[in-house]
Amino acid sequence: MTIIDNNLVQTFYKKRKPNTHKGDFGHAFLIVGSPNKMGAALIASKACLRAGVGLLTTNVPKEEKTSVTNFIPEAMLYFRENSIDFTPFNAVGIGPGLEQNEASQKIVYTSLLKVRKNLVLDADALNILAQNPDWFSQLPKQTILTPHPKEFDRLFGTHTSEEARRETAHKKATQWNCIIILKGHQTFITNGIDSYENTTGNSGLAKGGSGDALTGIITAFLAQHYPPIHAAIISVYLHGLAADITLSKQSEESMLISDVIENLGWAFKKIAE
Ligand SMILES: NC(=O)C1=CN([C@@H]2O[C@H](COP(=O)(O)OP(=O)(O)OC[C@H]3O[C@@H](n4cnc5c(N)ncnc54)[C@H](O)[C@@H]3O)[C@@H](O)[C@H]2O)[C@@H](O)CC1
Ligand SMILES: Nc1ncnc2c1ncn2[C@@H]1O[C@H](COP(=O)(O)OP(=O)(O)O)[C@@H](O)[C@H]1O
Ligand SMILES: [Mg+2]
Repeated sequence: MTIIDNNLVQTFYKKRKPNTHKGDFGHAFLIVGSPNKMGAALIASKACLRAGVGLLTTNVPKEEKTSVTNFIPEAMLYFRENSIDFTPFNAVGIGPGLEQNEASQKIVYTSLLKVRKNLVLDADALNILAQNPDWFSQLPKQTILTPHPKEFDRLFGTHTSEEARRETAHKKATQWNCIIILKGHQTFITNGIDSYENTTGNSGLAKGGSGDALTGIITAFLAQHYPPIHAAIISVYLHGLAADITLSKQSEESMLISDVIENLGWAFKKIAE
């Protein structure tokens, strides 16, 4: 098992060159939010933009458009409908704040078939996959799954220890050629060949919305052409590092994921040192 620290991340982090344009940093697409969970859509979108993506399009229910335009003017909108044209997008993240209704099930299945690379599944996208285990064989290669332990057990059966989950994660990542990020205090990442354990983050992240931000960050790094395993590692590391930096002004109790997202810039500066 490899420990994720600054040294590891510096081996592949690509600092921005001066003569670049937004096209160099990819176009991310986030399928997120539902009427009662637009916060998740906003958090994921903000984090995606703060993680360096060139362009972001956010897919939300049409009636919820004002929340995105009012809070995140940098994001473009694509209203939720049955058929989605994925061709403009370099990476797709699905799940935060979605629902598990029939329309969401269709969107998840269509995405598995149409998005051939750089896909992240989180939250209700994982819960939908858990209800349709035959879809595992349709996952695009190196799809990133980001379950917390409860979502993990819905996907792969009940486990009684974190160690047992890690073992299953390793096996399932090999079987389905995917990357599993098992979230928690020391997040574990595996692609079925190599495994990693994160060293950043604190219990201030134990509050709703933290995982939604991580999904936005991973989608941003995939869009920026990082190989999926590197996108997984740097995202988990930066997300935790930004939370650790947030402790200089907030406590574990008072910390909001919005504060953490605002500190992503300081976390980037630390890995660029
Ligand atoms: N502002 C918003 O709109 C928010 C929307 N959210 C969305 O709400 C939906 C439901 O997500 P939830 O994850 O809350 O629901 P779940 O019912 O899937 O999971 C919540 C439960 O999982 C368990 N759990 C989580 N992390 C654990 C850990 N490290 N160790 C042990 N047990 C752990 C806990 O029992 C926790 O109560 C998702 O779509 C999510 O994106 C949430 O992120 C909260 C904020
Ligand atoms: N005690 C902790 N220490 C470090 N990281 C934590 C801790 N608690 C939660 N996290 C991180 O916060 C995130 C929580 O994700 P998740 O449960 O999906 O949140 P949500 O669905 O509410 O957005 C994960 O990245 C997890 O690793
Ligand atoms: Mg979550």
